[in-house]
Amino acid sequence: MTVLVTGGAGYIGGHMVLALLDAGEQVVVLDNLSTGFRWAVPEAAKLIIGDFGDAQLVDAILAEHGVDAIAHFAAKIVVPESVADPIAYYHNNTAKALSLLECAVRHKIKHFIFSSTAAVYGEPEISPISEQTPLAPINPYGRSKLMVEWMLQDVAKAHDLRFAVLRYFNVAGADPKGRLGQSSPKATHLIKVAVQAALGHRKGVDVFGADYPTRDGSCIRDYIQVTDLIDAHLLALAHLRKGGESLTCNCGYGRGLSVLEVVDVVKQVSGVKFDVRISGRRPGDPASLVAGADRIRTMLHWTPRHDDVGEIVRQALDWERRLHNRSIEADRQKV
Ligand SMILES: NC(=O)c1ccc[n+]([C@@H]2O[C@H](COP(=O)([O-])OP(=O)(O)OC[C@H]3O[C@@H](n4cnc5c(N)ncnc54)[C@H](O)[C@@H]3O)[C@@H](O)[C@H]2O)c1
Ligand SMILES: O=c1ccn([C@@H]2O[C@H](COP(=O)(O)OP(=O)(O)O[C@H]3O[C@H](CO)[C@@H](O)[C@H](O)[C@H]3O)[C@@H](O)[C@H]2O)c(=O)[nH]1
Repeated sequence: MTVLVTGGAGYIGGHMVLALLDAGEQVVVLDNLSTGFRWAVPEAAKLIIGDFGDAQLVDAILAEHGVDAIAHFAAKIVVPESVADPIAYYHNNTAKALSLLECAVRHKIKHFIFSSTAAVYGEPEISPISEQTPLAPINPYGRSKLMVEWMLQDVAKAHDLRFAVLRYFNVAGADPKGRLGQSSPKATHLIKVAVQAALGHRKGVDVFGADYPTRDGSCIRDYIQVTDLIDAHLLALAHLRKGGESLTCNCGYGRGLSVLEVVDVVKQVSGVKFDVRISGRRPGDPASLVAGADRIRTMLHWTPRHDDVGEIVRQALDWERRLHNRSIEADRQKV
């Protein structure tokens, strides 16, 4: 049995590929390398460079590789970009997902794991956020993902396909073995940005708003370590393969950290006192997003192993140093 991983050359999908290979699974990666990297995919996985919206290509992959499960990570993921160019987001994240689902049904794929997001909840007033919290995304990115959740629910009712929708909160950290981490040079995620500041790769950190109704005025998020998140995917896959029902679960630890708290941890762990500037709010940022994480623990018996922000930051720092050395090495080879 083979798992097709779309977006397997990216940050989170790449960790899924590592975990599947570690577990002895056959893996095919489909990625157009728009934000992913060829080097991120180990040779033991088959990398096909192409678009998951290319039905002919997907049909050929499903026919050829004996795929029993699709883990669909590929997407555009930058919220402000989705506001500026909604059509690109609905096209890539929603329309192409419909095409992927059509291929899945045509080839009788039984198991589908989908990377959803806390952005489907919008700006909920309740904390922690359970899966029953009303779905009210406030930007095209969140809506483009929610529509895929709805399509999956309908398709699963009509066809022999079961799904796991995993709604990620803020994903951070890196592979504890140092094989992979967040590599996109344009990443805007807080921990990545703060770690780059600590290493002197950027000038300090702007805190987007210190006037929120939170304990220190900065926004609160639930940061989940990437390997713990991937453990949840492996458990979801095993659950579906055993004949388990379709499920939708939040993926977070159920504890929130403020932006200022995260920045302090990065300073402590790195030993560097980089500049921190309080700037204006970033449009579309909810004050607080903390996962109600009971369902995933009960239904999948998920037990996180890396729920420690100091460890998450150490991993991110370690990976950022490796990335930097890698780019110096690449430049040296060009000379
Ligand atoms: N990073 C987070 O904190 C976070 C939070 C919630 C949800 N998610 C979801 O997790 C998934 C993975 O995110 P990530 O952080 O690894 O992002 P990423 O940009 O590192 O990975 C996305 C991958 O998909 C590929 N891709 C994009 N469009 C494609 C297409 N049309 N055809 C083929 N490949 C395509 C990219 O090249 C890239 O390798 C996304 O679906 C994202 O919405 C991420
Ligand atoms: O330079 C920075 C970067 C971020 N932040 C703040 O840090 C928090 C976290 O921001 P970021 O790391 O950019 O993540 P989010 O905007 O919370 O979004 C992430 O987490 C969401 C789920 O919670 C997912 O839906 C998104 O895909 C994913 O990018 C927010 O309050 C930001 O305003 C700063 O203050 N300065």
